[in-house]
Amino acid sequence: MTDAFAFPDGFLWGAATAAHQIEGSPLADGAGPSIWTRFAHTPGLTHNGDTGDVACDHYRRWKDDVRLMRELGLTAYRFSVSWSRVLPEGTGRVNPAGLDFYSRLVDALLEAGIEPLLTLYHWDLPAALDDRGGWLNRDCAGWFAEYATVMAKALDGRVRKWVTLNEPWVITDGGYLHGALAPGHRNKYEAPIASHNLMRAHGAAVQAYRAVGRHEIGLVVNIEPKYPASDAPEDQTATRRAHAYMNEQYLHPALLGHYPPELREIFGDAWPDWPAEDFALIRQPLDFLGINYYTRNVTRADGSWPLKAGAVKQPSATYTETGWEVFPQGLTDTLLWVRRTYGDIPLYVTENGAAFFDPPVAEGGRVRDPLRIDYLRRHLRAVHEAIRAGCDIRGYMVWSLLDNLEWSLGYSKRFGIVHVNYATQQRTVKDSGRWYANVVRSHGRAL
Ligand SMILES: N#[N+]C[C@@H]1[C@@H](O)[C@H](O)[C@@H](O)[C@@H]2O[C@H]12
Repeated sequence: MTDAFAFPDGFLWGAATAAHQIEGSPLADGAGPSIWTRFAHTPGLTHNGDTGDVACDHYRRWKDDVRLMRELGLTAYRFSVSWSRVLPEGTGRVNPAGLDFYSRLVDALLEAGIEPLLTLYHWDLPAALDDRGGWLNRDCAGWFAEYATVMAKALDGRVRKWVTLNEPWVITDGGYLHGALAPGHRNKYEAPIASHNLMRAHGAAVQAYRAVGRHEIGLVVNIEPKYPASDAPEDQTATRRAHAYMNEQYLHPALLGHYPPELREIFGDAWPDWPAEDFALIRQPLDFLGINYYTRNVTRADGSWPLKAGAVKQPSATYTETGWEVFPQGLTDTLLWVRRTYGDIPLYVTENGAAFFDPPVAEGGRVRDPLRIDYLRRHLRAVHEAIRAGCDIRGYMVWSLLDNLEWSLGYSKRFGIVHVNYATQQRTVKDSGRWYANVVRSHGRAL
């Protein structure tokens, strides 16, 4: 066993999931509907009409899933709370059964020696708040702060790593600009407002947490590094626009207190003049950043709306089932860019993984997924390269523990290191899960 890939002491080896993608039982025990309950039940909006009504039935099978995590030797588990399970109307009345579900889950994780990383918001806004304007209503900052306070009072101390938002870029690009995700709006004027209010809500939740909690809180963003397709000036500026829109739009206000200038160029008259006091709210000191990395983008100028920047397919590359190029160097480049741009803030890779076509469960209970093992090995080595280059990376969460509901793509894409038979809910650890367990056991040296 070489020490070529020795990871720092205390480095957390985990897996990540999200409430709506695995729990099922969205309305059980007093829970309220979310925008995803509505979106998925609207005909034509999800693959095959797939919904989160059952998903991985984790709401009922959570004890077995924690047992599975312990068998894999995980030292951390990143999950999200369904806001409307705890606050059915989004504000006001707390649903004790909803809070109790997460309290019992956290206790079981701690009992198994697994550190919980709790995400407050992973895309499933209470439908009752969407009826009041959702992320387009400036009151959302107060709603989110109230929810954060409820959760912090109930769980802080047992949960010591908190995340406000998961991937604000996807929430607004998917939910308000292009409409592929809940709540399914396609409006250039709404997207900047939703983005800005999400970041206001992030800041308000950090303040609310700090009034109650005594541990760590951060933000999770998806970063997709952009590489110009050519030296042509138009490709260079398109790359800059795409980078600002996807990678700087949220980290700049959160950590630097201003937006990148390209956003006004991209949105034109749809980009408001924001009140100066908003940036004081948004820019709260953070204990860590979570980076979700999947792929890169080779970018050229094109006529796409509104970015005028598009991707160039790489002929010799391997692509995943979601059409993403496998490019581990992009993860190292991303982690070094974050450190260069925003300073030495502690980092977690809070999501990294891939959907490949998995064969059915073979006799004896094997799922051979060599492409996923290769993807994970190469990306974990990329993380180690960033650590050697000086990045303060404190953990890695594979996406995902379980095959699960891939939002509008339904159950058509499998990201899990554990296979789920959705008809029987049988879990089967894939070869990648066994491989990852060995990497965890060796603290990375088996890479
Ligand atoms: N697609 N894809 C996989 C994965 C998605 O399932 C997560 O919910 C998101 O946080 C992020 O987009 C990444």
